[in-house]
Amino acid sequence: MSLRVEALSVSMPGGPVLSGVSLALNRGEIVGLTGSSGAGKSVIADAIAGALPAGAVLSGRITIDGAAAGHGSIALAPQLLGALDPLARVGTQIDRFARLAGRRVDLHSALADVGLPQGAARKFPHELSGGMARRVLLATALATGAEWIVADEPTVGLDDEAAGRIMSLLAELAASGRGVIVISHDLIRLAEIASHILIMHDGQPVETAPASAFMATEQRLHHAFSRALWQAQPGTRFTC
Ligand SMILES: Nc1ncnc2c1ncn2[C@@H]1O[C@H](COP(=O)(O)OP(=O)(O)OP(=O)(O)O)[C@@H](O)[C@H]1O
Repeated sequence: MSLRVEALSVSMPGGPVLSGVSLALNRGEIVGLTGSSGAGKSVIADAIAGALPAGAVLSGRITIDGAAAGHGSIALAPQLLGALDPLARVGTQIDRFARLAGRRVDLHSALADVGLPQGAARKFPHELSGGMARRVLLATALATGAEWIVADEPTVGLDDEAAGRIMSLLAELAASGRGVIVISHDLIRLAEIASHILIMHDGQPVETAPASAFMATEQRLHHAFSRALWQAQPGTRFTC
């Protein structure tokens, strides 16, 4: 019923970058991941999706329904748009991810599911807007058929409306039964769609709080760093 990360630590050749991270996520649920820059959020995403670079050493457990998470069960929509193949058309790239997962994809649905026009299939990455490219990255992750999706900073660089559309799409993915981890500095939008939010700082988990704690007027965030992060968001009126 759930994806669990227990006592996850990661070391790169230069030394440890992450320690003691745990989180739990049910199907149909979104867990948000936020924190300072360089805190280790993308490393967590890569570790969960089995996409750590060569030389990285992982300890801890990542399980789905109690068994070690298998290859391909968790799909990553990576942070960097450079993850797209610059020489392949969008349709080819989505199809490629599906085939690697042993599936065939209905390109028409794959594009429609992420709100892309059908004409996007024939475009190369350099012909896409930032918002379209983010949607293509999500489409490649979804084309794998994975029930668990990790979206690493899917709204970075997007205008307010486009960012809102991406967050709505992630909420729809969860509503359709997938488990979704969303990494974002946009704590306000994250709190709107996530059930819980894990806050990271300097390679360490600071606090896991229910999203409702961010919206509350009382002091329900335990850690001063979490409160400072929330108060740094534009327009928040949290008092502590
Ligand atoms: N391939 C790598 N080799 C060595 N160190 C790495 C590698 N990838 C990440 N790191 C280090 O791990 C730490 C965490 O990086 P990470 O990209 O996870 O941060 P982040 O929280 O996602 O930051 P941001 O919000 O800026 O994207 C950083 O100190 C970074 O330098």
